Amino acid sequence: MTLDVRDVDVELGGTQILEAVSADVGDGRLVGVVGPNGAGKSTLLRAMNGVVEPVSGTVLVDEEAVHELPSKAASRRIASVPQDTSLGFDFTVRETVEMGRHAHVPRFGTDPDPEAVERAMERAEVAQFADREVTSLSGGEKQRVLLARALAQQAPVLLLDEPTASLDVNHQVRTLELVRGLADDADRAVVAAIHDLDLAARYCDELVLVADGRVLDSGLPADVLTPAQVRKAFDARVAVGTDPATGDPTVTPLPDADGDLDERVHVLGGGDAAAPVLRVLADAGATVTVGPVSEGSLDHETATRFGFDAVTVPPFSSPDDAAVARASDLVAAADAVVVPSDAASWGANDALRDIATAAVVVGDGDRRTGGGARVELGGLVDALAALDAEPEPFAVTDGGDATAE
Ligand SMILES: Nc1ncnc2c1ncn2[C@@H]1O[C@H](COP(=O)(O)OP(=O)(O)OP(=O)(O)O)[C@@H](O)[C@H]1O
Repeated sequence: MTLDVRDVDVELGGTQILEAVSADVGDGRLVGVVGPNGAGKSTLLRAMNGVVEPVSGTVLVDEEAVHELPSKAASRRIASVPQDTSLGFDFTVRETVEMGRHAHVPRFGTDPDPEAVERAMERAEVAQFADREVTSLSGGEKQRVLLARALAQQAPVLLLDEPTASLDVNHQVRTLELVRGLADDADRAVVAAIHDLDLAARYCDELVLVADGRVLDSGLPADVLTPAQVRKAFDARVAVGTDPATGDPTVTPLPDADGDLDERVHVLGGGDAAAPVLRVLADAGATVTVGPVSEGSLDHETATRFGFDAVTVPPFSSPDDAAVARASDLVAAADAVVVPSDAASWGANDALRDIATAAVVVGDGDRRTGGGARVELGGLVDALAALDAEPEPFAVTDGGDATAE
């Protein structure tokens, strides 16, 4: 079964909460909704399950409009696990999970699948609490009871609002493994609002990044979770790396940049020499480009983590004409060029050698001299700030010569 959100606007209390939101969730897909507090994630889930009616646009479950379905028909198609785990009444866990069977049990009949409740409690690991009153459970235990209730509903579309919010790290992973398995095994369409970006990236097929009631981006986690987009959505500085064990993106929050270096700086890299320079420039708040660097090198990984534009070349190869031309473009757009004295690309060809000669050099490798300042890493930011008054534009001629004009 598929879930199709088409151009949905939602207003609550006279305020527009969602604007032109669209999302597709296919069979067997787990889609994560991520975004800052108040972005509209819960509201989107409530529009998906029909609790909130859009003022325009529509939500379709296998081509049927959710808002036009009678409530039992909607419950047979969509199960929800709400964010709020407060369960006010003194029902037992089993009674609470049985509520999930409501849509399947005829008014005066018996449950066609009498084992469904027990199975759901087992899967959500709450069977041991079956006869306890729900109000006596911890927040995380209650959250798993609500998951069991949704599982008992056996709906092909499952919506989860922060399913791991109250869970310890073990149950976070177990719950998301379970949710992942539900999407894989039973060809469900699953949507989960998830605050933890690392977990969202690890378990979801796709992410929908929501900010201020709009979809900022959607697609593969690695495409959506770039430092620039996370910054735009959350107003937070982050580094985005790659988990060496899983290959998934990892998002590390960084403190705000200490400085306000209002410079665009190109760093000539290679041989892992640029990484410390990039870290210093990131902290200083500079706009940075880098390259040529080898794909997958520490220089490249560091640039990616900070969201810096990088010119790359395959490992163990010299920069080709295209890489040199692209690096030259970035140099031409920069206010200053920095080159670590050990950078491998220095001297790789005439154009890069000439660029490096006109650059600020970091470190004291004695083989090389730069036309700008020669500084230690700790003095780099001051040296660049000193250039700020009258930055020297760099020009690279067709012949590959770079000159400071
Ligand atoms: N009934 C309502 N009337 C007016 N505004 C509302 C109503 N319900 C929610 N909002 C507002 O809509 C915005 C989106 O709320 P929503 O709960 O969807 O955000 P969220 O992304 O799920 O946030 P969080 O991460 O904090 O759970 C918030 O600014 C919220 O205050």
